[in-house]
Amino acid sequence: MGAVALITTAVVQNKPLPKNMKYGIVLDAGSSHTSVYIYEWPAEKENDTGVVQQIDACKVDGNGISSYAHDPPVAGLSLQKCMDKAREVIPEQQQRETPVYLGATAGMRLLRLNNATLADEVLSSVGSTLRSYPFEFQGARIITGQEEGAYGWITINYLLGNFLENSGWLGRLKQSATFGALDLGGASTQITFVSKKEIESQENSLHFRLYGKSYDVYTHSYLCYGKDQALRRQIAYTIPDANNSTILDPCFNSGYRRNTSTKDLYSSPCIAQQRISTAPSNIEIKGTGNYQLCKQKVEMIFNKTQCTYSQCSFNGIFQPNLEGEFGAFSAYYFVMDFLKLTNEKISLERVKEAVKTHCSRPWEEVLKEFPKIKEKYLSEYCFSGTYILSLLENGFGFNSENWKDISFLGKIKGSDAGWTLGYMLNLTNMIPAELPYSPPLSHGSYIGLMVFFSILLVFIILTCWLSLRKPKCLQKGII
Ligand SMILES: Nc1nc2c(ncn2[C@@H]2O[C@H](COP(=O)(O)OP(=O)(O)OP(=O)(O)O)[C@@H](O)[C@H]2O)c(=O)[nH]1
Ligand SMILES: [Ca+2]
Repeated sequence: MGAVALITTAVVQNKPLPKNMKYGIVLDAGSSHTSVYIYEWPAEKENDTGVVQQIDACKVDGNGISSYAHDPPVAGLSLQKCMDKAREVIPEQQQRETPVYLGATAGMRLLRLNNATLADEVLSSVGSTLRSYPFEFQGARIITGQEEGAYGWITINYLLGNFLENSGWLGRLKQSATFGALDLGGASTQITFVSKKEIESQENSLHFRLYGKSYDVYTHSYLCYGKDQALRRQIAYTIPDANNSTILDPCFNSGYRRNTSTKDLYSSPCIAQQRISTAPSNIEIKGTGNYQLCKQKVEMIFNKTQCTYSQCSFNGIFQPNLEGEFGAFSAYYFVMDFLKLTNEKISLERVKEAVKTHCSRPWEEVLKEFPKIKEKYLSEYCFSGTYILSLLENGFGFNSENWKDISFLGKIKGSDAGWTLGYMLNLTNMIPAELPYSPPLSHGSYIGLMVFFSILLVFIILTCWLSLRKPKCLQKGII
């Protein structure tokens, strides 16, 4: 009876409590659009790595918040639909303690360069909308390029479980096996990876201590090298003079036509040095679909001539040798996924062939095959594929050898790859510098052992009792 009581007590006492979940919301206010991400994690395990998961993502209708510079109040209103959805997803009793963060990236950095007052007005508009919800508003700000790179790196390594693998005594002895992060946005691009070599420029150097292990990380964010801004620059190189308003562009499929106003094209600070005063007010772009010519045009935006460090990527930016594996996300993934080039067994040469083939397809044929894809996306895959190849090869120094080290990632274990998760983990102090204490046995093993020893105890007591009834047993030394 005693043993049964012991077992019952152990099981009842140690029965896992109903999960007490916590929630967090991060708005990624990118240059091209805003997304609202909702994360969830068990309250009692918040310092364990890998427990935070994305449970919902909502794409805000329309363009990024910087596009509302002409009418800042609308920037805030644009978020309402997704924030209403967040209110449905997060249980009511948890809402008051759910933090909401908004981080704006390169689109707002460019707007701030053009007009800091308008950038502030847009931020206060989105801030006042977020404050009107029953969550715990924690601020709306423009994050730095360095933060964007760092948090993207933290996100993918957290989701891949690399920090956990590197923690513990064995992991600490090993060379750190983290993935570098490659993020291609609309207005900026980030490269971040652990480097054993000295990082010669202070602004590119980060040091982290996570779960008991130190990491020296290289990062750089290239403003104006996101794919939308790179496309504008590529177009601006061939703006004709006022007598002619047509551009023959090899980066669009043949038969494709697009009209653009030069005022809009030139509105970006990224084009500042390419403006010509004699430009017509409207231009018509006509695709000619030629990968080689497109590549030549695209490469004009990488300045490889000056470098004051021992080595540079481009534009005089220090970059140590590439090390380890890389996860490439955002537009790297959207584009490579469309072109069916995300399989890591596909060589760089085959990737180039595939982009070349796609560029040479007539627009009409492409449109017929993919009638459901947004025309903006569909029309730009030739340019985007070519740009991605140039950026990775000519810009960052990937080659046929280390191409296999790049994995194109959309989601990792159900959560989107991007900077938002890392940002939230950092701001909620969920990534401890040292290893959190964890009991030596898991809950299941603990219960198992308790049951085992209880049965053993019952067995010994029974044997003893039986042997006491047979004195010979005692003489044989059973007890
Ligand atoms: N093909 C395709 N392109 C997309 C999709 N979503 C976004 N893009 C484009 O991919 C590029 C990068 O998108 P994002 O990563 O969302 O960029 P962003 O966060 O708005 O921009 P940054 O502020 O520079 O980070 C932009 O040119 C988008 O227009 C998609 O689902 N499919
Ligand atoms: Ca982005």
